[in-house]
Amino acid sequence: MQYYPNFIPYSESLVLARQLFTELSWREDQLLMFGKYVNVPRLQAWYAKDAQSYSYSKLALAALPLTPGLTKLNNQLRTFCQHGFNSVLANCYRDHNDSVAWHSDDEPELGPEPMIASLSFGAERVFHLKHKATGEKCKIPLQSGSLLVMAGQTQHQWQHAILKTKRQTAMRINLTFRKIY
Ligand SMILES: O=C(O)CCC(=O)C(=O)O
Ligand SMILES: [Fe+2]
Repeated sequence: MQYYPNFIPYSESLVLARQLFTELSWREDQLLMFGKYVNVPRLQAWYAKDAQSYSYSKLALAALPLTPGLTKLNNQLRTFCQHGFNSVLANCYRDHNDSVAWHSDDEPELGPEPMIASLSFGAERVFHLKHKATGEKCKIPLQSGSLLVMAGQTQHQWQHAILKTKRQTAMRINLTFRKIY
């Protein structure tokens, strides 16, 4: 795992946070839990380069075509990571009550050792990691403009989460660039 805190200059990243918030087609999805529908505790949007041809089991959503803004970021990441991503899962954490539960991004369509490039915009939130075998935990505060690259065995060995907090927090947008096979 590699963390680049200033992948995008901080002031530019805050402008992008506002732009992404207004430009992306955010959805408030529901999840079936113990026989009841509950709201997913964040807004989501899913984009893919060749929108029709990818299904993603975690989200039974039709992908939207990449916006010009997402295409630009995708091009920057392709050069930086030397990896061709073809889809973006966008999450918007409206405030400190929004979260993503412990999980690994290990869906079969991501391939055996997926590279996932995660860009953060807006408020800083803590990225929690937990080792599946040893229980070892670590935390990375993800600042606006930062890039976190997860690759290799990361998804097999670790779970991650953005947990809700008591401390008041403004909006944060996260984009995870993925390659769906
Ligand atoms: O918001 C984040 O930093 C993580 C999002 C995440 O884990 C995911 O979309 O799979
Ligand atoms: Fe994830």
